[in-house]
Amino acid sequence: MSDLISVTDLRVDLGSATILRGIDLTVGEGEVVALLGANGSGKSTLMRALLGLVPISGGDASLFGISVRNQRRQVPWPRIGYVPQRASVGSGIPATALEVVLTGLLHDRRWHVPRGGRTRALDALASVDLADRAHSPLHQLSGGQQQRVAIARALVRAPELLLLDEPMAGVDRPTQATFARLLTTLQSEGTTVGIVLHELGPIRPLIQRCVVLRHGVVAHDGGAPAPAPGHGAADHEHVHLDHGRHEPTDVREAVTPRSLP
Ligand SMILES: Nc1ncnc2c1ncn2[C@@H]1O[C@H](COP(=O)(O)OP(=O)(O)OP(=O)(O)O)[C@@H](O)[C@H]1O
Repeated sequence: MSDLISVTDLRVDLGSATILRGIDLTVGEGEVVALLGANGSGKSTLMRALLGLVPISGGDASLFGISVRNQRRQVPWPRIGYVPQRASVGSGIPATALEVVLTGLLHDRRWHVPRGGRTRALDALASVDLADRAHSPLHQLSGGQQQRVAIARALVRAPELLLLDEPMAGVDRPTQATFARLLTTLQSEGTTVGIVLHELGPIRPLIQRCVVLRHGVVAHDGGAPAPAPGHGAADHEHVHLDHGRHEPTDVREAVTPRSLP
């Protein structure tokens, strides 16, 4: 299994603050990895640094074996799907869900939708249970539905690496279940997935590996922490690292303790 992501002693400074430091991380082909941590621990910054979207101050990060530290233009976007945090696909723009998903097939070297693109876009919308809204204007979709359109836009290029920043934030349980099914499919197809999460929720069984950030350093890299005793019920599913068998006690605050509604 080759490494799709390789990070060595990574440091990111933003303004006068050091946001990430000493990050060592590898993610192999086909792995599904959750990136957990409290608000402000640096999860989004790490994802953005990997994609060349924030400057790297020290160490290195490579995608598909290519360093992105000094070569931001080397980020192989056609092989990557990325859904940023609170992705709004632009409720103000006069476009349908299908048209937005089609933009996922464009990149700096391709300005035209390829042959078969429309079918692929409809399939991507179907995979997030939005086939029936393909022709809906975005402004008629809810925030959660727009989030799913953003995921479909990332999926339409059949990425080898899919990076999702809090895809389940603010979405209801049926949507979470849809996302869990989607992840199962991606996993069986061998897609490498990195997901920023606050709670494992319904995708807990699919996550073999959790990387937990705390104050900009990796506090844990290993199995998913077990739910705290009495906290595994369907209406109360957040992780408590101090109850996880693999967890050192100093990471107990690393995951925001927040119940699902
Ligand atoms: N452009 C920026 N300039 C300065 N500081 C920044 C910038 N972007 C983020 N930060 C700071 O970096 C820290 C980490 O932010 P980041 O968004 O990576 O955290 P996070 O773990 O993703 O948090 P959340 O769970 O709230 O999304 C925060 O303290 C934030 O204020």
